[in-house]
Amino acid sequence: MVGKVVIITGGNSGIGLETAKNLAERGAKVIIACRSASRGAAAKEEIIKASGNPNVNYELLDLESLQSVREFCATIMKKEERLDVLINNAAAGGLGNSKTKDGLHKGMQVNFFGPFLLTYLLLPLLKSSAPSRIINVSSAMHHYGKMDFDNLNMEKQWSDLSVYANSKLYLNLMTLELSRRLNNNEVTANAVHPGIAATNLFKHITNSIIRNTVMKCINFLFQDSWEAAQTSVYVAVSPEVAGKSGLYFSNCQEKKPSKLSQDPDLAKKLWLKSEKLVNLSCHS
Ligand SMILES: NC(=O)c1ccc[n+]([C@@H]2O[C@H](COP(=O)([O-])OP(=O)(O)OC[C@H]3O[C@@H](n4cnc5c(N)ncnc54)[C@H](O)[C@@H]3O)[C@@H](O)[C@H]2O)c1
Repeated sequence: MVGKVVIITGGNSGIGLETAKNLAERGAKVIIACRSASRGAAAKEEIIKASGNPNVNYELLDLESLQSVREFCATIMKKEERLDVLINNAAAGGLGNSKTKDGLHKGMQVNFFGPFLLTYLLLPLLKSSAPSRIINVSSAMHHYGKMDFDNLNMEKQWSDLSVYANSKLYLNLMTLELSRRLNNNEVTANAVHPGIAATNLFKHITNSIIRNTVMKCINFLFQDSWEAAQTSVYVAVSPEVAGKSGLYFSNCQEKKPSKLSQDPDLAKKLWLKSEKLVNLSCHS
């Protein structure tokens, strides 16, 4: 990965942090995108220490704000000459039923509409750096996602679980549509289920006894963040994945996502509706 530039959103915690360390160890220039300067600076030091690679930076990004996404992308386009790998890893659960100042459902914006806009705005750099790769960190929870174009912004009906599941289904559909749109550009897009790991993703469980029990069970039954990062790393670097696009990976292997995730008409329609919802002026 020497000479390659990688962006990892949410690279300061959990699976994203382990992904960042791994790609830095492989010699890439790693840019982590995170909300807080202090957490970004601490993670940067940790990644440099773990990898021995000083070529690590952080940039501020709050996916709850489309303005922040735009500013982040403008900074990257100004500072970086290339972008070889974009990993849309950041996400949150349990954000409740509130709207952002952009008028979007908070959980949907953090997990889908924000990453959608971010990817869209970085496409020119990804295209000019081709062959390049987009990795969308999804979840097996997408199997519970539903597609209702009248409820994209979760206004008719919502629950924390349905927001999370729908956002991951939409991420899979965005992956499919990206692969269609980028067919001739040598930019690939794939989705990943990292597996279950005890991370800050579960911090919204406010009862500390329940949270600690959940974390202990996950630690006992599943894997740690290092293992959970391996599929993102595999799809980012492996020659076996070169040229493959529009696929879903888990456990470093191609897997079939849900039937809805594979529907090209849904993917096209979602893309066009999302362009409008994030206020992209030139729709395609
Ligand atoms: N941990 C699991 O069991 C599991 C299972 C399936 C999928 N995933 C997915 O893996 C990815 C990484 O999650 P994790 O488990 O490492 O959790 P985590 O909470 O440790 O990491 C999530 C990252 O996203 C960032 N983030 C949250 N809201 C943000 C915002 N508004 N703007 C910018 N960044 C924001 C957090 O700061 C954090 O760095 C997520 O996409 C998650 O949905 C995790």
